[in-house]
Amino acid sequence: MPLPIEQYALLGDLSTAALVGLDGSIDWLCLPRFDSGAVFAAILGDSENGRWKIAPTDERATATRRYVGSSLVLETEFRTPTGRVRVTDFMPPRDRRADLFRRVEGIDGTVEMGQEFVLRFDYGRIRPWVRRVHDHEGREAISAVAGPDALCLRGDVLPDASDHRHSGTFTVHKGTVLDFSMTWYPSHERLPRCHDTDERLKATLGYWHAWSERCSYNGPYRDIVLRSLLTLKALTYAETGGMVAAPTTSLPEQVGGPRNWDYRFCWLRDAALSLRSLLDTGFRDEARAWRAWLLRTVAGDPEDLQIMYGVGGERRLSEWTADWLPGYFGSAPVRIGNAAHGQVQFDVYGEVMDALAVARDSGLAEDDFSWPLQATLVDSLAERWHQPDSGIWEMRGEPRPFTHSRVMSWVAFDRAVKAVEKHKLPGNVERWKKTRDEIRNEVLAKGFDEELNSFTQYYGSGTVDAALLEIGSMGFLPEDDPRVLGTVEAVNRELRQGPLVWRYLTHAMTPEGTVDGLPPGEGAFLACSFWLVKSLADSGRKHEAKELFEELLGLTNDLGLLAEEYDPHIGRQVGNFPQAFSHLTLVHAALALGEG
Ligand SMILES: OC[C@H]1O[C@H](O[C@H]2O[C@H](CO)[C@@H](O)[C@H](O)[C@H]2O)[C@H](O)[C@@H](O)[C@@H]1O
Repeated sequence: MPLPIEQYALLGDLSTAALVGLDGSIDWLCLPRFDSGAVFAAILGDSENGRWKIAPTDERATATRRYVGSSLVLETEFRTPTGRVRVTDFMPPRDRRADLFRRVEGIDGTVEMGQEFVLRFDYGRIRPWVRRVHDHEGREAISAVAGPDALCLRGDVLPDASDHRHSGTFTVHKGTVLDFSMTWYPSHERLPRCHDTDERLKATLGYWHAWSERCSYNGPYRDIVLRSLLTLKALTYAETGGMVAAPTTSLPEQVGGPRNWDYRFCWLRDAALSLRSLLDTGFRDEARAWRAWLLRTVAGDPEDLQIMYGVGGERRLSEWTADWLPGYFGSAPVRIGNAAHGQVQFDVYGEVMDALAVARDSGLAEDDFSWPLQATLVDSLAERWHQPDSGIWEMRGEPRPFTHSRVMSWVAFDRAVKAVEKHKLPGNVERWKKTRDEIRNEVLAKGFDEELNSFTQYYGSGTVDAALLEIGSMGFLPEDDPRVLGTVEAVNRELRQGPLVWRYLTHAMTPEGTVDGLPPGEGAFLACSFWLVKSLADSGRKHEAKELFEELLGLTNDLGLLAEEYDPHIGRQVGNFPQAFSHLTLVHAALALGEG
């Protein structure tokens, strides 16, 4: 069985990512890209779906772990009644091949270790052709081939094959050092040479430490902020500059439920908001790379703008279900692809225009294509903003006039107008100003409910939505406007339970059924709680904001990682893991606490 989500750690090589459990089992890894088929998919089923476990055989073993400094190199220390062993796991930033290294070191006493290597391609479905081969150095290795993909396991002790899996034991004494590595490469190419573990470990640590040194944030909660930034960086596909929302698919929003989605794609929203966190903390190269990715990806008719793309800019992300996988603790279906890619969500224009405005203000000059693209996007939005959409939460119910979508459309025009006024860029500024005012007047007239003393989820809904907390922070109204304060209060009252804030009431009924078209029930979306911290801090309630923030930090796992949601009924993280949205809002909240 898989572990609770918070018992996993993230490894990454800026092209894909792996999840390693506290039990020493790598239960998730897609190769060669984030969105490729998984070679280890045990997290969505069991060991039969692929995993690589190295851990003491003694069932009484306990484990603690940490990342080495500001890196993604993970050290797990196992203790048994007979001794202690350290397992170091890492993935060096990528070239054409992909490597995953595991080093086992005896610290004390003597420990018997078990190794299980179960390889399946295509999300646990395909059993590859597996052979023992000799590599360039004449050492024995295990080679696996299926279609375009090949994998090779090398190690100081290789496990034995039996019944479509490899397993074995070995003994580690104080001072023993044993190295293992798994390499992916295209199956039509020759097996790559074995890299030296010491050299790769040094290079990997060097890469992450040099990256972390660029962080300009020196305010409160620096360590947890930096871990969040490292996590955001690890969700970047370095080759193109795209960023995935999370490296997993179908970790459920409610354990046992059907709200299981594939997040291994680049949402313009999540990436734009991540970019703001990175820009606000000194990382401008990432902004430049993402802007270049955006330009290439959305090139063409602005009407065809999608809300998400593949890491290489792919547009067709058709959704299907992997019926052979039972799902995380039975949470079916397991979805591959995401049907939300075909939705219209107008808030995306605001998030993209805002992130690019921050980049511009930080000194990232516009080039021949970047500003014309932004001008075309807002011109296209001018024709469409008044249409109903699916909103920030990607509702699968009826499109509606979501208040948040309109507010973010206002943001898009506002940032475009300011670009012309402040940076003397060319554009249809009078038209943009007029549209900005029209939207503002409409939202104030139709999106605010006097009785509730709050903005509402959609026009006339009579219900709140946590996304409305952005109204103040995005500058639609001042933070101390009574309507903004009323909305903060309404969210606090209607959607908050302890430190947690629900995005909206999934059980609230409309004449067509639930508002999102799905059966009710999910965890609390962690980004909403961090938004509340920011709103409280920005409206002068710093003390309350700090208390709430610290309570939320108590929900991170032992490594500072967060999934998309938290389910207070079972006291566990739920949803895809680790999720950019949770980490980027954590950063925004910490920065707000540090201001003033
Ligand atoms: O809850 C329904 C929707 O859930 C996913 O969307 C959520 O994750 C996105 C990526 O982080 C985020 O941008 C969005 O705001 C969230 O609601 C899922 O991808 C959708 O298909 C699904 O309808």
